[in-house]
Amino acid sequence: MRMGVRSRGERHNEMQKYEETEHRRAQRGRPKEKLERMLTGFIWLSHHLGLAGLKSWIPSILLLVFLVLSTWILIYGLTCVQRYRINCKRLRCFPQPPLKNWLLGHLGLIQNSEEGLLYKQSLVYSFRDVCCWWVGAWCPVIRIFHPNYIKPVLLASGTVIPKDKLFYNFLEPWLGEGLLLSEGEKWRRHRHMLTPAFHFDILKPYVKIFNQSVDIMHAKWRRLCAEGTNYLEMFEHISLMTLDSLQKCIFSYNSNCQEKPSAYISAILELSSLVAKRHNNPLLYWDTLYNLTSQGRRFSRACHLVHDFSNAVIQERRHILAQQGTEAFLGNKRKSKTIDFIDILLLAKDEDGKALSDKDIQAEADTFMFAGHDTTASGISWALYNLAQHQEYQDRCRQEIKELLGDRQPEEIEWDDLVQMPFLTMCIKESLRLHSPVSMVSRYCTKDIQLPDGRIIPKGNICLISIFGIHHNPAVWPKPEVYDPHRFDTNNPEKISPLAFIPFSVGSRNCIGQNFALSELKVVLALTLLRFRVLPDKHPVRRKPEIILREENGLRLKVEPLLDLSSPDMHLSETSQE
Ligand code: HEM
Repeated sequence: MRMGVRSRGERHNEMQKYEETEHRRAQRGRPKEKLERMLTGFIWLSHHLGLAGLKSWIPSILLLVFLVLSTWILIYGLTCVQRYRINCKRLRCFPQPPLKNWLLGHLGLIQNSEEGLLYKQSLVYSFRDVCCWWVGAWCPVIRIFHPNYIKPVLLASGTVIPKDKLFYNFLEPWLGEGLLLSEGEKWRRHRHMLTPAFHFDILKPYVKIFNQSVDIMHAKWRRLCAEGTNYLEMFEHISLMTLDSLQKCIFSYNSNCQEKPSAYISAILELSSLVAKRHNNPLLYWDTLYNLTSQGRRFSRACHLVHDFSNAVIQERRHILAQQGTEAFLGNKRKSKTIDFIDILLLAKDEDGKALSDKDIQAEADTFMFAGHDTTASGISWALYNLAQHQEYQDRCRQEIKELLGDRQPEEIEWDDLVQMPFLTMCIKESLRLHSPVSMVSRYCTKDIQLPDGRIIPKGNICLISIFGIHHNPAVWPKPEVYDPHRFDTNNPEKISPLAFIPFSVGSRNCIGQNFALSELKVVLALTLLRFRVLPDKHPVRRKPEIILREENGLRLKVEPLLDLSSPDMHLSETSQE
């Protein structure tokens, strides 16, 4: 037989195979034909089983299904309406400002702007303690702005009222189940394991890092001033500086980001700004839609970049730990005083001796980077703004720091100095009151909450604790809009309630990083006031409460270098003390 020529037998076999396949295909039929065949089969079967009348029953069965479904929907709808009516009735004890209209409720009355804040201020002046706020026709929110009313919500004994995720949901792809977003048992276990990371012994060596980061920023400021640029946008400079410090304290990584932001630092800045933009645009609240937009794609790219960085550091550190063994690893770190957050997270163990997974460590490190940079930058920037507005307080702070440091060289703030700056501390606290970086925290009431006056916030409602409202409440703070550091004078006979000043929130879910933040604030402000005079810009300031409190167009201040004889590269002169 020659190659390529098939015998008659072979051709016959092929034909047979083809016919069988066609036959099978014809038997299977198209879907419509299939359905028809199934129905016919069903009717034939029911006929033979004595269910001949079933064919005529089909419309009745369909009708029954329709009736059951619509009854279920009706009952469910009526239950919701009834629940809503009962909720409204129970909420009647809370006063509410006039509605915009019945459909929108109060939606749109508070913008993220200076006007929005002034409106919030007016609410506090009118209602003093608590009011009900409608987000659309269906969603009531209880706003609390008196310290006496926050205890049952934030300090409820035995239970931790969970956070309402309305404001945090967009952060989830970035921060995962880090401390800020996790709940329940996972949060409790992690909070317990992470608390030692903020112990004073761990924070102490970070003070050196804060000094170094602020030195870099000041060198930049001096250069800019020498080139004739004295008006600086504070947030931009200070955010980079806080990111620089955090990257060193968390990862022991120096990316020189204050000179040129690395890809990692740029990604964090981009993520923060994208989250704020998304908050301002309800059209982008739906994940599927957001992921299709260019913003969503940028967000996802930046998330990958940030995760890859933290993951690479964790893997490298695990490798070293495995090579050296825990004892030697810890010994080396203690000797070189370079224990960072990643080390502590890697070595942390829970009550059962279980360690954190790589994914958990990554989520916590990303959370610290997020929660620690903008908040602290906002705190420092507004403190400088307030001291620029009040030269008398600025001079007094400068005097205090000069006396503390004497002729110490190099000019460096040490850990023990942090408790020796009482006036600067008063100025910082007053600034955190007047310009709180975080303006509110929210909770979801998983049970009825009884307020001290007997009123009840019913289960299922969202509760918004307005830090701004509490800090601007005239019933708590006389003339709340005035910057007066003496309110925090420890010799002041008028004692402040611990719940009246809550920039870091209170209770078991308060800010875990508050000592870290306060130490950094003190170091940065002390060195800045020692080296520069800070003056206000001519333009009026317009506050903008996003995730943190910003200035609408950036917080511009004038900085004038003060004479520093110890520094050879000074091209500066002592400035007039207006
Ligand atoms: C001036 C600076 C800061 C302010 C005003 C601030 C404020 C706050 C507030 C109000 C909360 C409560 C949030 C809520 O209940 O929803 C919070 C939580 C948190 N903060 Fe800060 N924070 C600052 C700095 C930092 C720093 C430097 C870090 C870390 C290095 C940090 C890490 C966290 C974490 C992890 C949480 C969540 C704690 C938990 O839920 O258990 N914060 N912060």
